[in-house]
Amino acid sequence: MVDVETYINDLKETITHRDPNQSEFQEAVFTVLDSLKPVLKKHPEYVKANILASLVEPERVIQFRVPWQDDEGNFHVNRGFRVQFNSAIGPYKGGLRLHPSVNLSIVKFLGFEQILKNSLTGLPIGGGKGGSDFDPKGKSDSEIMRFCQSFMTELQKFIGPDLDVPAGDIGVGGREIGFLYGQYKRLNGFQGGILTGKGLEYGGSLARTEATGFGLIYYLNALIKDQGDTLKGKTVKISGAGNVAIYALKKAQENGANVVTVSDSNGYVYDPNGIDLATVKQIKEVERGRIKEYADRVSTAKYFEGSVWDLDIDYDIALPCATQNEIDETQAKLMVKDGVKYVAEGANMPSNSAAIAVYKDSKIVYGPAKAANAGGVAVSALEMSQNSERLSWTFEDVDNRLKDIMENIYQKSADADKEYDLGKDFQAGANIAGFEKVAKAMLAQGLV
Ligand SMILES: NC(=O)C1=CN([C@@H]2O[C@H](COP(=O)(O)OP(=O)(O)OC[C@H]3O[C@@H](n4cnc5c(N)ncnc54)[C@H](OP(=O)(O)O)[C@@H]3O)[C@@H](O)[C@H]2O)C=CC1
Ligand SMILES: O=C(O)CCC(=O)C(=O)O
Repeated sequence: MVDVETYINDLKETITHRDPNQSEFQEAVFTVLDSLKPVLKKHPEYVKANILASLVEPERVIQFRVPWQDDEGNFHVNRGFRVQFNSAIGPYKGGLRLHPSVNLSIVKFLGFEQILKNSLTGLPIGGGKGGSDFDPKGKSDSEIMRFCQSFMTELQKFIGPDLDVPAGDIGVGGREIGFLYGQYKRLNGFQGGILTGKGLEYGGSLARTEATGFGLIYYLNALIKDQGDTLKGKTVKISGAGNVAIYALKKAQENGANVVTVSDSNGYVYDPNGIDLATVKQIKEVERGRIKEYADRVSTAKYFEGSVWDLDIDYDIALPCATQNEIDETQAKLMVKDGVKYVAEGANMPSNSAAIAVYKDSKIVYGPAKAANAGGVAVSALEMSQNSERLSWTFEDVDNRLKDIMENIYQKSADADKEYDLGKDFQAGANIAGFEKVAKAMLAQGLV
């Protein structure tokens, strides 16, 4: 049998050869492959069954065109995707992203990450992701509705409550889920469990809106506590000002942290007195405005164009909650200089590989995305459970379950770190813990 190093190198070569331009997908997969080496050495049966070759290849990739008409009567055509990556432990589950940067590489990286993330939740959900290169910014509600209806007209052929259950991601919140759900129902009749992140009036779960941000802080609390430390009194930088950032901000403040930044793709606000949650919610959730407007309303805040990770201030905790590859090596080195002790990722793959290497070299304790931001999809799975039993659980019930799930995720990653003697590498720990369940299921199910 081939040795593990050769097996992994051959696999990387195949991936590079097959999809040479999918840099985000390669980045996500190669990181996981490298961290799985100790497991493969211990379990040669995974190599023998060539499980990893199946793991890195989506079960199905669906690409389609999405024609829609703007308010002036002009016709547009965008590209839609759904990657049904792995159903070994449950129906495909993962969000839909609407952003001009969306392409197959991005949807595949997100779908791949979702496999191990969903496994870590302990709930029976497989991995998938989708989206479109449509830009929702500046569009009217009617334009958003027409786009969502067109997108779902095609997507509905491929999804189902026990087959594939999409949800939100960047650019897809309650408004978009409502339009997508309405179109699905119009074409197929009532199927409550077809999407998650639904409105509370039509089958949504309490605490789904808050889940990713709250879950991030529950995970962070577990990680910090294990280092004998506390979130109380810490200075925190958050990037982004969307769904994940807003509820991470809220929960971090409730835990006594001083969050001094939020951002969007144009720039960031710095408020040493602490960001005012109500103002951010008003600008972003109600007015759909730009974060620059925050500094016009709060006199202690300053607005700067560019990346929040270039702001040179002393702080303790970095919570990237915007997008992939928002932190590079130079910015990670600035974190070290600024005294950062913990990084926990609300966004998917926000730190590039070189940045992660800096965290590890400088002993920054690093909570990777697939563990730290799993709260959103976990509560989505709880929404599916509630839909199946036609019941609605209380906010407190869902929130308590979320907290338990996030603490368990940290514990599983920490246990794998110990078992494989990884030296506080919670990224490798999360990859290993997520992988083992999926690999066992794939092995049990034969060559599928
Ligand atoms: N929503 C969820 O439940 C989950 C989300 N995630 C991940 O969290 C991250 C944020 O998602 P979410 O909050 O839902 O999305 P939103 O659309 O609600 O917010 C995204 C935020 O990130 C900013 N942003 C987006 N792209 C860029 C960019 N290229 N550069 C700088 N800032 C950018 C946006 O600014 P602007 O308005 O200017 O574009 C906005 O402030 C994503 O990585 C997503 O995959 C992970 C798990 C679950
Ligand atoms: O709730 C879901 O199904 C999607 C969550 C998601 O897209 C993510 O975890 O990145």
